[in-house]
Amino acid sequence: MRGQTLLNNPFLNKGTAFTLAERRELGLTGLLPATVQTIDEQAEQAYNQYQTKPTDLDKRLFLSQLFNENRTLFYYLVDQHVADFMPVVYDPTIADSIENYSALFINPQNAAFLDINHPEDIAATLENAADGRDIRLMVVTDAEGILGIGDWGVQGVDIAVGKLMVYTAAAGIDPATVLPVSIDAGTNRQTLLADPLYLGNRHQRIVGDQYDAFIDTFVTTAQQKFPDMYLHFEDFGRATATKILNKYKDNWPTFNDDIQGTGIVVTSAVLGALAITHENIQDQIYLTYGAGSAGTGIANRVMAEFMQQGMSETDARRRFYMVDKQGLLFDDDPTLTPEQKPFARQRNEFEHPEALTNLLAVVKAVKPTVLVGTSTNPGSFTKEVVETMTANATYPKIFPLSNPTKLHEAMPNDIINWSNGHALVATGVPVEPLTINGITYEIGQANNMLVYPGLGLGTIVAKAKILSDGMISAAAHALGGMVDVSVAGAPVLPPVSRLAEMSERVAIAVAQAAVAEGLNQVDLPDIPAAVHAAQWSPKY
Ligand SMILES: NC(=O)c1ccc[n+]([C@@H]2O[C@H](COP(=O)([O-])OP(=O)(O)OC[C@H]3O[C@@H](n4cnc5c(N)ncnc54)[C@H](O)[C@@H]3O)[C@@H](O)[C@H]2O)c1
Ligand SMILES: O=C(O)C[C@H](O)C(=O)O
Ligand SMILES: [Mn+2]
Repeated sequence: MRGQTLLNNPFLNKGTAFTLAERRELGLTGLLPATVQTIDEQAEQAYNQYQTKPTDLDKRLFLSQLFNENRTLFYYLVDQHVADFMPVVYDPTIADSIENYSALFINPQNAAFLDINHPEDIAATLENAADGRDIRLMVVTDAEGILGIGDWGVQGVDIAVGKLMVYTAAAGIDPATVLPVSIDAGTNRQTLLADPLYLGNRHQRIVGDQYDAFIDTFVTTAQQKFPDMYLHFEDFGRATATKILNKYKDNWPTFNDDIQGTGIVVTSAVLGALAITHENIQDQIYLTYGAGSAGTGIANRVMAEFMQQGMSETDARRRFYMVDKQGLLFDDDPTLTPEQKPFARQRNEFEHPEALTNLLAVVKAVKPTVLVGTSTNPGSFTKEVVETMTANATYPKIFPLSNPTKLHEAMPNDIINWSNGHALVATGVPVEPLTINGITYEIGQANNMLVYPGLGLGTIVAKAKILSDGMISAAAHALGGMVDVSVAGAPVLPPVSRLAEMSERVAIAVAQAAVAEGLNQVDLPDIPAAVHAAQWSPKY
């Protein structure tokens, strides 16, 4: 590749860092200003510009432009500022990008745009988007359930691009080996359908057989074209997410981040909290608030941990309760989803089951020690809810996980104040440390970003046939030992500033589990070395 084409290729472009010799050799003579810069000089110049941007969305747009032009420099800069950049590149600012995607569009960012009306174009689309690159990782979304903000049609492609940015920043996945994929199945959001500048298919979501067949053609075509690929599903709707995962997970390395990634990170957070409080998992009573993809996925993973620590399934299940819009879930409810059913309770377990139609009533009745919010219902962990939990549990673990920030069930300072400092808190998006009564509370970020990059890297390094339950469990345990239990106010999860270290630990644990189960398709005599060697780093 030479000349203008090379300058316009973000995977190969070095901009002003092309040396004079390279400029002569590659047909770049006269295409750049005379000064040859080092990557550090480029990064400094870019960071200065970044700092002039007034809002986080402006900052994100600036970084996206850099990403579009020069991936190496983008990741070099991200590496220097990882904890500061994550909330800008990723959640919560990514939600603003998605909501304004059509209006702000300037570049398709090397994504593959699949159109549900044209299944015959799937193969060509994947080929065009890959452009000869060997794709090892795809993040695909149909954007029916973006974060907690719902259906955003084609605009949801940004979540696939953003998750992949985190894969590289955290785990060193080579950006030339990844592909973000949008499945444009239409949208049910009226404002998009009515927006003359909306860039996606202008019709209601296609569901049912046509949708299922499209997904199947996509998955099988992608597998044929890229036989070493790990397939990450993101932000599908509650009705399709588990169905799709179950269809493919036993014969291909398939991952659903909302179900499995969140399950892992919350299990780690629970284990971290128990390490701090010296409690046993078997004594916990677990309440899900918002029993959708994430809520049920997390409960399944935490329950698996109860069982792994010696409890029978029946005993473990007795300690789990779920609340959704209708209140506590009961087994006579015809609207239960297949994922909710196993967690539904019987009315005769309670004196006044008819009263259990709101969170507070349920908290009073079941006395949870762990409360996890994945409801998209902001402010729902009220003072009374937190006070009631605190009255019944020495150390309530309260995790408001709904994203973005505006949807959090409660903010950490309130939870800590209302619980007189007894609650252990983790949130979906980053929050600043808080000082209350002389104790500084670091708030762990229970976001799947802490684990999905390492999970993917470990699976890819092992070329594992599938992503097994054992590999997932290994990931959940990998962050243990990184939580400092000796400090008052310590977070239940390691800080995002240690993202690279966490990702490497997770990757090693996952690859080890794959080997232990005989799922690896390459020999791995030295797993840590293999994981280390597989990581791309941003340099010219
Ligand atoms: N922190 C993380 O890593 C992480 C990961 C995944 C999802 N999430 C967040 O969790 C939330 C849910 O995501 P999801 O993928 O499970 O979506 P989902 O649509 O599958 O589930 C949401 C559930 O909440 C229920 N709900 C809605 N309003 C409610 C109310 N008023 N009271 C009780 N329940 C209510 C819905 O009926 C549904 O069952 C989102 O905000 C998302 O950002 C966070
Ligand atoms: O994207 C995130 O920040 C986490 C999670 O996958 C979500 O859907 O909220
Ligand atoms: Mn998600």
